[in-house]
Amino acid sequence: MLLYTYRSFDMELPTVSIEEADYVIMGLPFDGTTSYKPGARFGPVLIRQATLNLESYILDYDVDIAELKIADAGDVALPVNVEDAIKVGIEAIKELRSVNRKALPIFLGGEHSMTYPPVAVLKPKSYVVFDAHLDLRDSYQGSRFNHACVARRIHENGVEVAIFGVRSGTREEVKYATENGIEWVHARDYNFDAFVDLVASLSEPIYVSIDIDVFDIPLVPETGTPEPGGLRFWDVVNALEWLTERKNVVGFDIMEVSGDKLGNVTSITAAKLLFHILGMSSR
Ligand SMILES: N=C(N)NCCCCNCCCN
Ligand SMILES: [Mn+2]
Ligand SMILES: [Mn+2]
Repeated sequence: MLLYTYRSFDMELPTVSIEEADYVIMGLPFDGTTSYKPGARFGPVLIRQATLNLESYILDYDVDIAELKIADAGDVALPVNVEDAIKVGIEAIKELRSVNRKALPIFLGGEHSMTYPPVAVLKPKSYVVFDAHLDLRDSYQGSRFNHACVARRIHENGVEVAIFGVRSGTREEVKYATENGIEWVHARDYNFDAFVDLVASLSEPIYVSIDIDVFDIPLVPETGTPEPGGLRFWDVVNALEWLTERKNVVGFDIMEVSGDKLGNVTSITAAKLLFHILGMSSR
């Protein structure tokens, strides 16, 4: 057991120890800067519990993820202040990597501000994010580390940023993207070819973040800042399959899953996505 984490819910999958794992799941339960609907602090537990609904055999890949070496590091005990939470998150992920540097980490949010710690530790060259929002605000509701600012903080650290599924942002965010060469694709213009055209030239390694609100609202009614007109489930899975087949991906996260009811729709969507990420990454 790691110093910084606690057990919140044990998945049915036969998990192995962190030391022997090829894949490690870690929860980042935080919603301290959520601006509309709170509840993402329950995301990690909701996602784990929703996995009970799913077959571990992934038809698409002929892979049974119950046969994979998956560890669950538990959830990081995060303080309520976002900058303190980022610091603790960084320490917890550093500790995780000190125990096992080879395993592919998959982080479960928690609001999108908690994508900053994994990226700070893993130091990818590029950040590929699926999101209804640009997340390029310089600050929001009094914090430069608000969930609406995470992509900008990551870009300021010299990471290339590519955003897919966008349909919400401000004029200032669009101006920042244009002036800084940040490529983004509006949800209404999204298609597989547009995705490949954009990511094919990105530097590696790549960190992939899925803000669950990238999907259309019927798939994700329980999320902090829902937006209509989102992507379909297979749009994102097809893109992730392309990435995992051709690029060096150092980590994933699934963020902004929210709610207070076990088995809610959003958590089932997130759990299915988690199983697909594990299955495609094992091929
Ligand atoms: N990245 C995000 N999730 N951004 C959410 C911003 C919420 C915009 N509220 C607008 C309020 C205007 N009165
Ligand atoms: Mn986001
Ligand atoms: Mn979003």
